[in-house]
Amino acid sequence: MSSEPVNVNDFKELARLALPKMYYDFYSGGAEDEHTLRENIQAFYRITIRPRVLVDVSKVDMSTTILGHHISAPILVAPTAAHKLAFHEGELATARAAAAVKTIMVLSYSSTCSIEEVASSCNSVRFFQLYIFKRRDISALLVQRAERCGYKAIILTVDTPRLGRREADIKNKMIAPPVKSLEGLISIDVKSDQGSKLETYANEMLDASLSWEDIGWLRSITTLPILIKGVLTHEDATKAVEAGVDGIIVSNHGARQLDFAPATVSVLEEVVHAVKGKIPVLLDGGVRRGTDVFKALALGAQAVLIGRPVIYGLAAKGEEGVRTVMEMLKNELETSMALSGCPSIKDITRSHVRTHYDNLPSML
Ligand SMILES: Cc1cc2nc3c(=O)[nH]c(=O)nc-3n(C[C@H](O)[C@H](O)[C@H](O)COP(=O)(O)O)c2cc1C
Ligand SMILES: CCCCCCC(=O)C(=O)O
Repeated sequence: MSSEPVNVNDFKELARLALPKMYYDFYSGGAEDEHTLRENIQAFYRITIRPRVLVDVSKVDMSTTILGHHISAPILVAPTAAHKLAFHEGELATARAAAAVKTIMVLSYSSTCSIEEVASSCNSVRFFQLYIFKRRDISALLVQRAERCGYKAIILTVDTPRLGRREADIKNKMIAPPVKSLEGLISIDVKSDQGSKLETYANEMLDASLSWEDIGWLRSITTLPILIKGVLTHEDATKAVEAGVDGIIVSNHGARQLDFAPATVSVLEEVVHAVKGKIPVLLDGGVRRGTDVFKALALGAQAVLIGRPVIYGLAAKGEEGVRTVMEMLKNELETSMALSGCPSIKDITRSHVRTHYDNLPSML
């Protein structure tokens, strides 16, 4: 691309040019036929916005509060693995960019900088994403370290009892990237030369027997708020509330786990209705425009998280690239709010969007 990127999608091509094929495929790819990967984006296209006019939008305030933390806009950095494969400073650059735009970064368990390194990189609110492993002592230690380093919430990923089948990674024989926080605790030395080493390693580590009872175990070892990431149905949303979690992230893991899982925005309302306002609901998957953020908020999300575009920004331009990606989304959200007659986040309501389901009663 010869010109400067003007939107988040432009960063994808810059990342493709900057990265070795194995890494670009790892970041951009999804599971199997990548149906859900396409759907995460297409489902946003099917929602239209119902703008209201003659509202004073001379000032637009995007700021909001998540779990008591004030941030500049309802757009967070999602947990994604191995940022050093994209840029030599890895998660330190991402953390500084998130702090600069005054938002929350969720640090992935699979980070290539340690929990401690990221915590001391800059002063900001951060959450820590966790998997529960067969070696429960390792998960517990990571929680303790995150707590000690001032992370403000644990995001428990629940859609990964084993890794999804990412066929590009299988073909490329994807490496298992080093997890810095595990240094000295357990080795990631995968001997097999068959398929994705990441998949082999992940399946050795992950506790596929995890169930709702284990939320109690996590609760017993931390005082931090616990959010579960990977809920896609009203049944599980209801169980999550009963289990006493502090929030839900509607997510299909960026379409990297179960292909033909629904697009996240298509099930957001189902989850929001089940939760009945008792705990916050956030969403990730396919958010590429400020209008996507607006649509998710109108359907009841408190905030959205951004996965791949952050990595594309990092690969293309390091810390500045991540900052630009986040600022582009914020600027677009501000424009969407102004042009829809919403001067603040609380002014965005269900009546500001029309979905496929809204047309159903008239078709019956
Ligand atoms: C390269 C990559 C690595 C990821 N690593 C993790 C991870 O370590 N933990 C996790 O809970 N989710 C992980 N995810 C899922 C993201 O947190 C998020 O759900 C997803 O990327 C959102 O979709 P989007 O990429 O379309 O924005 C990863 C996603 C990608 C693309
Ligand atoms: C032991 C878990 C490895 C997970 C790999 C990172 C991840 O979640 C991804 O989507 O990639």
